[in-house]
Amino acid sequence: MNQSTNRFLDLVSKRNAGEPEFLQAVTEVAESLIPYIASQPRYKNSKILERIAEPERVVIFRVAWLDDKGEVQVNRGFRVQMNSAIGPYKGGLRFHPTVTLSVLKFLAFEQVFKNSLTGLPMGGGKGGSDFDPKGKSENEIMKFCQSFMTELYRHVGDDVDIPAGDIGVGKREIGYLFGQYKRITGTFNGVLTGKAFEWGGSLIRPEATGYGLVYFVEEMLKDREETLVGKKVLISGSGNVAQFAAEKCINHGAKVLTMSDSEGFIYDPLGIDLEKLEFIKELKNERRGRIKAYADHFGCEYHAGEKPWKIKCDIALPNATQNELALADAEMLINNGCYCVAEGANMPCTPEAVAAFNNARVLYAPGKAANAGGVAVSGLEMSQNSLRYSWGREKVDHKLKAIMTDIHHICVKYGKDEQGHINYEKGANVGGFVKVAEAMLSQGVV
Ligand SMILES: NC(=O)C1=CN([C@@H]2O[C@H](COP(=O)(O)OP(=O)(O)OC[C@H]3O[C@@H](n4cnc5c(N)ncnc54)[C@H](OP(=O)(O)O)[C@@H]3O)[C@@H](O)[C@H]2O)C=CC1
Ligand SMILES: O=C(O)CCC(=O)C(=O)O
Repeated sequence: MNQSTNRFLDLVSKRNAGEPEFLQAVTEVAESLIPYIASQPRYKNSKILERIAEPERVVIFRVAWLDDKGEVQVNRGFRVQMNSAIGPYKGGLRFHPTVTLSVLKFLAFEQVFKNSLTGLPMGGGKGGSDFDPKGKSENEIMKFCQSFMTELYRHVGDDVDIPAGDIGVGKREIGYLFGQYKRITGTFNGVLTGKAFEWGGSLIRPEATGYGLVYFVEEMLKDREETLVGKKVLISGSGNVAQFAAEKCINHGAKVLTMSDSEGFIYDPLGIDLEKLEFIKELKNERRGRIKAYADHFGCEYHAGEKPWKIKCDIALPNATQNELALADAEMLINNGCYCVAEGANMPCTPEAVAAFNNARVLYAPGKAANAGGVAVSGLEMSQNSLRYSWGREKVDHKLKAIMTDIHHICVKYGKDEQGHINYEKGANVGGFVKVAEAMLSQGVV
């Protein structure tokens, strides 16, 4: 690490003490960006990176609600409005007991670069709550969402800040949040994305993150003149991103061997086919059950309390949560011949794991590039809402594919080294930064 990077990180560490996830995300970006910024005095003198690493605004609020027993419950709500240089704040809401300010600041920071990479006019934000949806009744979920929006509504708007889903927030929660926003403001607009199609959602938004991830992987493989056909793929997670990444992999001829949840993973050596995937979708989206039920039903291995990275594969797609793939996991993957890792989740690989992949010349794509398809189609949902119109499936899918291909080109443009190796991490960081930096320069010191 050079001196400027050290100085910058010292400053950020002091200002954000006790926020390990945020510091991890900023460090990862600073390491590849600061050498680039050194060659661009305009960015350096205007302290663009220093400003990007400081949220424009953070809102923290109480969410009190009544559970089914009539008891008062209290949670904490957040919205981090990180950067609005290229458009209104945009990014998901996460409902999970591990949510802290640090987690949401890391996610909002990543979102700034990711949204820029999509080429669409969206700034970066993220929000959520430490509310745990697991084990809650339908009524409790609705009550919580209504109380959450009763505070959040004053900070968001279709030209101001447009939240969407993330862990623990899907179509159901977006529905309750939207209903409450409409009730309070008396307006029907595109304040949230990830809405159901019938009332303003975009086709392909549910599929977009997983499909986009696979389109990105296909671009990575093209450089080796390969396709997904016959490739063995490990997937972690079994939520929104994991389900549709699995679906696209299967449809494009790959063999998906694993899926997981926070309690363990299933290993199906025959491959999860579309019919078995339907079982998982129903299990997770309707019955809200555990992944173990798959192993019980189809008679395959279940590894309680473990992650899938010890299984031999060609491609690994971590699609669950941050820091779910550590150095020892990366070493197992590399030793077992895995040569492509693309992040469907945000920051799932620890810095040590990423360094191991880069040293071993594994094709490694960071989430801010590889999982940008979700927010990209959210951007397209915003366009359709503005037009008061809905595009067909094929049109949205076509645009998603084009955006993922463009992001791949950007990563190659800024990330290819003299030996021809593509450092996607550097490519995504520099490529995402330039557009935001130029906008900030144009808009003066704010
Ligand atoms: N939804 C989207 O459009 C986008 C999502 N992402 C990222 O993708 C990842 C997954 O999100 P999404 O699929 O939407 O979320 P879901 O809530 O639909 O699914 C999350 C999955 O991850 C598992 N999981 C959550 N926390 C942990 C943990 N601590 N350890 C192990 N497994 C865990 C869950 O298991 P369990 O059910 O047991 O909790 C579940 O299988 C997140 O990192 C998110 O930020 C990125 C871009 C867009
Ligand atoms: O669709 C969106 O606005 C949010 C997607 C998201 O939260 C993410 O990209 O991590």
